[in-house]
Amino acid sequence: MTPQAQRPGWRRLAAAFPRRMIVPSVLLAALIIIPFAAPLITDANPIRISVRERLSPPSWAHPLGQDEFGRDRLARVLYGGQISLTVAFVATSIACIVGTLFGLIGAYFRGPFQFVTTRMADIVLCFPPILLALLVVTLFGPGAVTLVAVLSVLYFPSFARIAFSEALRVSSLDFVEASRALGTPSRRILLRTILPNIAGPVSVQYSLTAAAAITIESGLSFLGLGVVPPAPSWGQMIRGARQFMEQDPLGILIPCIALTLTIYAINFFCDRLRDTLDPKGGAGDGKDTVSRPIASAVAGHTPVADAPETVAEIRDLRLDLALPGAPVTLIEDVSLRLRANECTALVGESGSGKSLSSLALMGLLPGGIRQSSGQLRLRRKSGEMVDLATLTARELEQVRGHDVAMIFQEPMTSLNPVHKVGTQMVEAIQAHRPMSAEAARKLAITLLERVGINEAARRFDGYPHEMSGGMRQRVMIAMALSCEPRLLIADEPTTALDVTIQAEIIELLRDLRRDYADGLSLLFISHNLGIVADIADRVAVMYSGQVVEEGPTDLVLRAPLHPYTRALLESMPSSHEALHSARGDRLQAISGTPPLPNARPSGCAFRDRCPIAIEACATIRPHLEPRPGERAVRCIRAPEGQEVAA
Ligand SMILES: Nc1ncnc2c1ncn2[C@@H]1O[C@H](COP(=O)(O)OP(=O)(O)OP(=O)(O)O)[C@@H](O)[C@H]1O
Repeated sequence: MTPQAQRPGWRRLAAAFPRRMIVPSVLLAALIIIPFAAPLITDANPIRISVRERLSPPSWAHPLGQDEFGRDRLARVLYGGQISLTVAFVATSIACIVGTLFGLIGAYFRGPFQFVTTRMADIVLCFPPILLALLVVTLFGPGAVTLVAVLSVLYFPSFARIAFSEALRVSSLDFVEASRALGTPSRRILLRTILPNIAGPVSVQYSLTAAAAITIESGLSFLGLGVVPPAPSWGQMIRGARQFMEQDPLGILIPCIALTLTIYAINFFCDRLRDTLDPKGGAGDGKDTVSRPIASAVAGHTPVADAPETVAEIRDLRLDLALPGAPVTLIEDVSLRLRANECTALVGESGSGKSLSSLALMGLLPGGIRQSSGQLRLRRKSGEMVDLATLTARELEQVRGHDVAMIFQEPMTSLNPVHKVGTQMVEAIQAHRPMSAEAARKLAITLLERVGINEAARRFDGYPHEMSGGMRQRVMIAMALSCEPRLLIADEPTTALDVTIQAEIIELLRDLRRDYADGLSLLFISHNLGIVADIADRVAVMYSGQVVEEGPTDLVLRAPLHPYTRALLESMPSSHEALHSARGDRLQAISGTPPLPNARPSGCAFRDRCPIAIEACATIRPHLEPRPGERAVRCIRAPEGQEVAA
């Protein structure tokens, strides 16, 4: 047990309380507690009038003097503070909770939720705040309850907007995709993953709004539209003292100082809170970046009906981007099969469709892209083959992380920066495995050790920014394997790492596959054909939304059948022996660029760049045809291609 775990609960809480929060917390607490402790501080009645003592200077009986009606100023500023603070904090809290929920839901679920959130905020923001407040107070009459209602309505749109834009930004980060890929339910992602990451800006907005609410409450009370006399409030005190400010400046100074101090304390507290919620505390490496979404697809050519060795299969997949007018086809006629205990690599130029194919296999297609035909099938650990289209959202969440898991290109952004590594691992484990927090902790530490993290118990309690890129990728691998999925999709998992760390991660993946008791299939997406040659059993080459060649890695890389595969090999530097012999000594760039999805040529999509294209390539749309040696190729000139390769 760690020394921290041995401490009693209150001590651990105190130890966890950041030192920089102490001063602002004490200041704010004092400013809130003092008004509510008014009966203990003074026994004067804040509404008792004594005309003979009006505008009396401070005395023992009345330390802050008496106002224009001879009422005790100390009592009035204390009791007035109770009302001003209650109205401001209750209204701000309501606005914050409602606005943040609207923003979160709108940004995460989009569609009609986004429409409702943004339009509601726009409508309220159309009204100048003070006019809206005046209108409501005139309609419903002044009073504290009306004030709370007015201020809540006035301020919720600003929270909704901030939460919406921040949640939109955070939703696109890799660790949110990673959580979804691990099958974490949406509610949990919203509250545990996205909310803590938007807490900083929301807390700053809270401080600004609470301060503004106190000011507006005072302003309305000053205008006689807020708290009803004789009940005291700071605004009313200013209103009353205004006429006598030259002969009795103390009268206006006291409520103004109370207002200023309170607003300062709230801002101070929220500023520190924002810094505290960001575990990097402003001292981070600043390297975290927003990276692109998940990548990948599957391999194996002619679909085989439920062959027992099949762990996942894409059949005749077509993905369209829904645009006004005609949809654009991004992926067409993709059929691939992943086999048990095999590593299948997916290669191809950027934009060839690797990411979308694998996103489809995880049931995580981006908004606006729909599956217009084909099947996506996965074998669950129970042995049952399921069609993703038939699963509910809840069932899909159960499949992700449990039966299929994913690791991402950018280890720097794949972990949630505001939670400790251990917390994230325990959450991922408990999402699928019913076990106590202590058991999940033990399993997480074992997994960290298994993926080669030194001092695993200490790292468990650390934050992601305290780790190097290679260590984070190891943590991601440990998390992905925590529920022992049958299939692991690795989206360019080494691209963001330096060469030595790349080699270590590849070695780790190889080891894990070897040690995995129930067998682990790997779908490995990479631009690096050298790594592919090292790790993959089979390779699928994609071009312009289609698989153009597929087969055993050794055969495909040594003797490519498709002219694009050959061109790809010739264009890539590699010291790998297989690749070297396939292309000779010289590197040759592939001329031209791949066609855009909405401007694919007729016939073969590669024909404009193909050195062996003939006239027929412009009219015949080639199919993925099986070839001897468990290979397949999409080219009517493939035999010539083989001759060239041989
Ligand atoms: N969210 C999206 N909205 C619209 N089009 C998209 C979206 N995601 C991908 N596309 C398009 O779909 C096609 C395939 O993209 P995909 O990301 O699958 O390629 P990729 O092979 O994974 O590329 P990379 O190696 O760069 O990751 C591209 O033309 C791309 O522009």
